[in-house]
Amino acid sequence: MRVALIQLSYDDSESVEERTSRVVGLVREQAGHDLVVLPELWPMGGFDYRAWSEKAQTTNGAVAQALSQVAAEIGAVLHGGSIVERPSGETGPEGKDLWNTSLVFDAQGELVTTYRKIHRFGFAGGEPKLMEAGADLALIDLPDGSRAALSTCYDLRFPELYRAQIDQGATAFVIPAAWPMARVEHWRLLLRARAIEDQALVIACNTAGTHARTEMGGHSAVIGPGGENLAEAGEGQEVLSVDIPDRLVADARETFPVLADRRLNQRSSR
Ligand SMILES: O=C(O)CCC(=O)C(=O)O
Repeated sequence: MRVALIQLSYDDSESVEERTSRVVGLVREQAGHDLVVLPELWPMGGFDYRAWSEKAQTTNGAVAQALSQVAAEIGAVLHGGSIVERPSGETGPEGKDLWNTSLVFDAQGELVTTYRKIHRFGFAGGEPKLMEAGADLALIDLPDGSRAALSTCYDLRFPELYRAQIDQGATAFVIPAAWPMARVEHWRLLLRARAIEDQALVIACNTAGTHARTEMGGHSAVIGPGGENLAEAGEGQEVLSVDIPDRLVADARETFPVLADRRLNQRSSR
C-alpha cells in the first residue's frame, strides 16, 4: 500500500476557499497512492478558535464536496483531515453545535466514515469551550485489507483509546493533527509509544507553518509496529510518500506476541 501524508503549511492569510483549492491541487498530485492523508482542521485553522463558528461546515459542505471529487478523480482513499462541523439541526449534550470531525472518502469519492474527536484540547478554553466531544470509535478498511482506527491530535495522549481500538480489530492508527512546535517531542515520542505498545502501524499527519500566533510542529510520520520510523517529515510543508510492506503488523504480532499477554481486558486468557 502506498500512502501519502500531506503536511500542509498555512498562515492566517488564506480564505477557506483559497486553502481548499490549494489542498485539492496537492491531493491531485498524489495520484498513484492508495491512501492520502491531510491534517486536522486545515480548512478552518487548528488554533484559530475565533473563526471556527463562522467557518464551520456540514459534512456535505463545500470542503467535503471538493475532497469527495478529488478522491474520486485520483481513485484513492482520502482521509481529509478534520473540519469544524456544524451539522444541521443537531446539538450535543452540552448544548453546543460544533464538533471536530474527520472525514474519510473512499476511492469513488463517497464519504464512508466520520470521526468526532473524543478528547477536546484547550482545558477551560478552545475545544471544550466551543465544541462537543465525540463519543464513538471509528474504524475503516484500508486498501491493503488492514483495519485502521481514527483519532485526532490530543487523543494521542490517551492510550486507553488505542487499546479500545485494537480490541475492535485495529492494526493501524491514522492520526491527523495540528500539534504545536512547543510540544513536538511529546508528539514524536507518543507516536512511537502507541505503535510499540499496540503493535500497530501509525500514520500521523501534522500541520506546518504558524497560524493564530501558534507555531506548528510538523514531523508527520509513518511508524511501524516495532517503533521503526518508515518516514518522518521535517518542520515545513512536505509530502511523505511511503510504501507499506504487506503483512508488516501481522508478522510483528506473530513473531513477538506481547498483546496475547494482556491480563486486564476481556481478551486475556492466560
Ligand atoms: O496535546 C498537545 O500538546 C496538543 C494537542 C492539540 O494541539 C490539539 O489537540 O489540537
